[in-house]
Amino acid sequence: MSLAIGQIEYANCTPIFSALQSSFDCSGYRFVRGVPSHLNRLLATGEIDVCPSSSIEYGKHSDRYLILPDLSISAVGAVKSVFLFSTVPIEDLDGAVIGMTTESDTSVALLRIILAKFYGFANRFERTPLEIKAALDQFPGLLLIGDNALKGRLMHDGYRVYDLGELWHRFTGLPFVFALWLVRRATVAAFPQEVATLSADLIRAKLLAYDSYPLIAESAVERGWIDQAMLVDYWRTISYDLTPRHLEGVRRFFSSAFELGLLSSNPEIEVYGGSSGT
Ligand SMILES: C=C(O[C@@H]1C=C(C(=O)O)C=C[C@H]1O)C(=O)O
Repeated sequence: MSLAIGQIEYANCTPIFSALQSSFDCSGYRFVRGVPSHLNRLLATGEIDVCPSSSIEYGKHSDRYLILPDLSISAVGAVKSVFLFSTVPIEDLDGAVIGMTTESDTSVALLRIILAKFYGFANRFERTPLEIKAALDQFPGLLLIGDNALKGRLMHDGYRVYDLGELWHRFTGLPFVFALWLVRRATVAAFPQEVATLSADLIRAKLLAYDSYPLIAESAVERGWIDQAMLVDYWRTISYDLTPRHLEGVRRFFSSAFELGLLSSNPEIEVYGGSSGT
C-alpha cells in the first residue's frame, strides 16, 4: 500500500515538498503532480488520499475530508501570487465580464466575494485558459494564481495588479487561507498509522523548510524564471501555518461563499486529531 499525495506544481509548494522528500522516509508515498483544480477532483473521487487542496474543496465535500493540523497555504495581507490583472482601475469593473484561470477553485470564489460583497458589483465570470496578454485583449480583468500570476507580474508591467490576499485583509482584517491540507476520511480509517506519521512529518518538514529557504531556493526548479532573493521573499510572504486566527478566516470565507450560493452549506470545520481549531 502507498499513500497517494497530491503535489501542486507551483513555487508555493516547493519548500514543504522538498523538505519532506529530502529529510523523511517517503518510500510509502506516491506523488501525483498537477494544478489545484485538477488535484481537487482527484481527491474528491479518491484517486489520491491527501493533498494541499483549494480551501473551498473542504467546504464542498466536508463529509469526505479531515483537515491536517498546523498546515496551510495562506497570507496575512498580500500573498504575491493571486492577482486580478486589469486594464482599468478596479472601481471601473462593475458589470464587466472577468476572465478567470482554470487552475483555481478557491481564488475564483474569493474574487466573486470581493467584487460582489466588498465592492457591491455585479459581474459575469468566464473561465479561460488564455495566456495573460490574449486574455486581457478579451476581458478587462483576469484572475491568475500560482506560477502564472508570479510570471505575469514579472513579465508584463502594463497592467494594474490587485492582490486578492491584500483586498481580503483590507475588508476583513483576517488571514486568507488559500489551501488546506485535506485527507480523505476513508484513508484515515483504512491507514491510521500511515496518516499519523505523514501528518507529523509534514509539520516537521514545514519547520525545517522555514529554517532553510535560501538553501532550498539555490536548487529549486523555479530558478529558471525567478531569482533566489525573490523566491525566498515570496516564501517568507506566505504563511504555511493554521492558527485559530487562520481558521477564523476560513469560517468567514465559507460563510461568505455560502451567502453568495458558491457553497451549498456552511460546513463545520473538523481537524484531524479531533480539534475544531477553536
Ligand atoms: C497562494 C496560492 O494558493 C493556492 C490557491 C489555490 C486556489 O485558488 O484554488 C489552491 C492552492 C494554492 O496553490 C497560489 O496558488 O498562488
